Amino acid sequence: MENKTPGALLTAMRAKPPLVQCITNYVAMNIAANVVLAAGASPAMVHAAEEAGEFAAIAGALTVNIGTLSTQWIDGMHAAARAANASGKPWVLDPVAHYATSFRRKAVADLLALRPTIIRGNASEIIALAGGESRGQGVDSRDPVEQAEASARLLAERHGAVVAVTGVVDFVTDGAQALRIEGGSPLMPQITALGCSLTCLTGAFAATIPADPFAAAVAALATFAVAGEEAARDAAGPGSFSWRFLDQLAALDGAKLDAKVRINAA
Ligand SMILES: Nc1ncnc2c1ncn2[C@@H]1O[C@H](COP(=O)(O)OP(=O)(O)O)[C@@H](O)[C@H]1O
Ligand SMILES: Cc1ncsc1CCOP(=O)(O)O
Ligand SMILES: [Mg+2]
Repeated sequence: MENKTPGALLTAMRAKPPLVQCITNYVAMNIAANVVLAAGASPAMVHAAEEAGEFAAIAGALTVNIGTLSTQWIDGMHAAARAANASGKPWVLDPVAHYATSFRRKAVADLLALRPTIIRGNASEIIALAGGESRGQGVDSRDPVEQAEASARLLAERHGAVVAVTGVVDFVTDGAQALRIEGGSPLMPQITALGCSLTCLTGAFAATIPADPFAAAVAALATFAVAGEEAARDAAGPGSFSWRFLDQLAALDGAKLDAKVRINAA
């Protein structure tokens, strides 16, 4: 693929909707599936250990989110990540509140050892993942993205992954190149599981352009930034923002995305 702008990738994704296996949490399942559908891809929430590996081999990409974890789910995550690796499919890790308990810390360390293609988290999660002083407690970020940029670069180099940090201004790096994406709305963190949904959408873009996970992550962040900004324009609060966001995602096209997105070198 020659043109890798977010708009070109959105158009390519809609032309050939990829199947995305999302292992996500109970909170996120519905909104994440709707977000992926509105953007033009095909989500499947498949997590049982008995089938997760088999499904990963047929999906275009996998996403793994530790939001509502249990031992059985971890077995499914490992089977899926191994199968994705074995079949050359990209996979995305969302380390939700991984610092909160020893169970989560161990789970995320084991998943990192399976070499995710992309890591997507909020600033508190990315700082802690790199071993820094994070103020995070639960699933919500309590740190600014600027403070997570060095951690993201370090993680990208350490794990050979693309790292996307979200917040007021998003930051993405593969260790060599880095960009900031502006947009979105302060209403976004007021709706639960929107970050989880972004992780699933990142998987959809990674399936569209598996050879360039950096471009895929940028496209997902850009899509959220523009749809979020547009949805906030007439939203009265988080409730109306939520459905307006889905409508904006569905209405977004490649040309509008490239015209509106604000991306800067970092
Ligand atoms: N204050 C904000 N202003 C604009 N966009 C935001 C803001 N906070 C979060 N976002 C956007 O919300 C989405 C989810 O990010 P975030 O809230 O950081 O993830 P999580 O839900 O995992 O904590 C991203 O697209 C991000 O850019
Ligand atoms: C509230 C909550 N509790 C466990 S997972 C989850 C959803 C977190 O979603 P996000 O990380 O997108 O805010
Ligand atoms: Mg999150």
